[in-house]
Amino acid sequence: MQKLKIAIQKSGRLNEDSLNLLKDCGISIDNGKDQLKADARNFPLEVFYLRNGDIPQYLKDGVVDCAIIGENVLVEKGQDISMKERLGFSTCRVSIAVPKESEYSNSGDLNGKRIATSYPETVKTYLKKNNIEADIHIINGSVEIAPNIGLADAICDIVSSGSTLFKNNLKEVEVLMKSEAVLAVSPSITSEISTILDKLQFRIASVLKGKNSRYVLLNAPNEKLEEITQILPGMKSPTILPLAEEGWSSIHSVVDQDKFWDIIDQLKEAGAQGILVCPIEKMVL
Ligand SMILES: Nc1ncnc2c1ncn2[C@@H]1O[C@H](COP(=O)(O)OP(=O)(O)OP(=O)(O)O)[C@@H](O)[C@H]1O
Ligand SMILES: O=P(O)(O)OC[C@H]1O[C@H](OP(=O)(O)OP(=O)(O)O)[C@H](O)[C@@H]1O
Ligand SMILES: [Mg+2]
Repeated sequence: MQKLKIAIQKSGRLNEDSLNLLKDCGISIDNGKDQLKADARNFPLEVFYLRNGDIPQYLKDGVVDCAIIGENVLVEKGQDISMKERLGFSTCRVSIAVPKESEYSNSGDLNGKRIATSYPETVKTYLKKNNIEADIHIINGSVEIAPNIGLADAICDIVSSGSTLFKNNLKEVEVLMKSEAVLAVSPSITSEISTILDKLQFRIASVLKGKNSRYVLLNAPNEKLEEITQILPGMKSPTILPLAEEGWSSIHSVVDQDKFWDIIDQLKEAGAQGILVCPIEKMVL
């Protein structure tokens, strides 16, 4: 039987969340860590443990059919590779930073400067788009040190909390892109393997939708049902069940995590009582 080959990062920031996502999709993988390749026990899947930065080339060459990879690496090295799904973890941005004390008013100030980065293509595209002439110095790690040792005037690297920039006396001045982990697909995937990928993607979407939603249960007097139903959209429409106490009902519904607190405030105002909120493991749409 054919198997879908998926690449995930061998070690680093994406590794654990990628493995957890596969696990949440009900896929158990034999062994792991020290192997470069492992089979899933209950899904036609072969997992390849690779370096994040190498994955775009493996996708291009068709060595793997899909991958969980940082979007920033895909933009840097894999323009012809398509993205199937945003996965919501490893969120960060790719930014230009300059020494805190340097005067910087706009991107034109980068003209004639030396920019150290591990993402030369991303920087090149940005400079071209903004008509800026600058020198790019490629460094593979500890990029933030470059201005302090006189190697560059600016850097372009990943920023998340901003603490690495802070520790190196740098300030973020331009955000080139926002990034998160994504599911990427090889341009040479076959239609047979695509069918397996669709199944995996369906599971991933169910897991992510569940993570981003909450199941809400509440009690309300019957005369408030209409008002409360308007506040709670639900998947189709809310479930309403009579309570043992005459004139009262229990309402069940699903709400987006983002809108959750606003909705709770509105529900309370409308007379809802005994509001319970539960996590959702998976949401199959
Ligand atoms: N500080 C951070 N906060 C959040 N996400 C990050 C952070 N640093 C990197 N990332 C994201 O995680 C991905 C992997 O980063 P990590 O530092 O583990 O590996 P890498 O240096 O890109 O790769 P390799 O596996 O090739 O050694 C990055 O491409 C980026 O998308
Ligand atoms: O804004 P912050 O929260 O400080 O995160 C940003 C830092 O995180 C990443 O490095 P990482 O820790 O992955 O080390 P690496 O350079 O060895 O990959 C990135 O290259 C930055 O240096
Ligand atoms: Mg890193």
